[in-house]
Amino acid sequence: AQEGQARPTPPSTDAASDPASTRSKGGRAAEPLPSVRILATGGTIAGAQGSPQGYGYKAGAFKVEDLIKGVPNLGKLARLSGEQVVNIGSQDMNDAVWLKLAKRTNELLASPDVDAVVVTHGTDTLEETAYFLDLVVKSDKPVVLVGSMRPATATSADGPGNLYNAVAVAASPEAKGRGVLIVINDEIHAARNVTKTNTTNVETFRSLNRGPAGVVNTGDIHWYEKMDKRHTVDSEFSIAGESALPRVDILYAHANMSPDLIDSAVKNGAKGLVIAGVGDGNMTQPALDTLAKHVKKGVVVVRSTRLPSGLVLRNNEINDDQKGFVASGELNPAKSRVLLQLALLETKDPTRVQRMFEEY
Ligand SMILES: NC(=O)C[C@H](N)C(=O)O
Repeated sequence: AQEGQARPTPPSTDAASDPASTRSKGGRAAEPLPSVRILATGGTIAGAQGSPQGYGYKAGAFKVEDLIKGVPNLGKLARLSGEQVVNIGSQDMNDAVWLKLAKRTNELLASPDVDAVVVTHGTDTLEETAYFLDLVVKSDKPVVLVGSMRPATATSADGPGNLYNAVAVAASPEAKGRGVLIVINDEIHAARNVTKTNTTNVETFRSLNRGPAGVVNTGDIHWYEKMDKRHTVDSEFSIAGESALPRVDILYAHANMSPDLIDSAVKNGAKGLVIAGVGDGNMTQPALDTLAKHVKKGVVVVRSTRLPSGLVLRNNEINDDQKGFVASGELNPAKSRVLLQLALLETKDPTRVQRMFEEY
């Protein structure tokens, strides 16, 4: 391996025999660097521009080895190895890839040879994949997701700096037990809290209700408050024996919303519905009546909001107890959908699902 370059290293490699893979602290004997496995899934962080001037690009053009080699000094933070799980734009993310990624993450973290996992991912659905892993990973070892807004070939590509910071966070002992994290644009966010807020700007990921979990500047980390919600080792959800997830659709409320799409979703197999409601999770009377009809037949309905921040409060504008609806609290529609998919593996009882939306 060249100085300053990471190289794919099997986790079992004897780190002590390799000076580049140890660090010494305050004159004490050098201790081996943590072993971090990078799971690559594609996205703009692995994307190439069609032309140097072009704004458009092809996502998922580079492989995990290219990403690791593209970041100077990455190998000084951790003993790195990589594997390609898929190579897709995250707009194409789906349940099958989630299950594959979660099972692989659990398998790796169960091994004493792996100290942390970094997942490279497109930004469009980064928050959903992160929250899914937050609920089903059975380890308190760090899991960090990272993406970029500009392709690898762009002027001022943001991917290499983001990956450097992501590996630094994953290698940090203090990242343990904080749940799944997203590192991007010099900030660390809890998977549950973060959302993409801008279509193209590098400053797009925000934890609007609670603020970030910390900041990281060229690997220098400052942590903020820990999150008080259930995740990872404290989560009741497991995908160990699952080969598919229940279908949950999101419907966007608006003036003059008709109930037709609700009926259509249920007819096409949705077991749960999330409404991106207006304001505090509201919608037209015909939509409310149609949802209440489906609740009586066992469909679970979660009221979230199309607004970027704020909580959807139970029994505030709408009597959820009477209609059998679940209020999403802080969870936006995309995250409500993830939690509802996992909840439906266990129950169709809205009271139990409401309890989950309060605890996670
Ligand atoms: N910036 C990005 O990564 C966007 C891309 N469409 C993706 O999610 O894969």
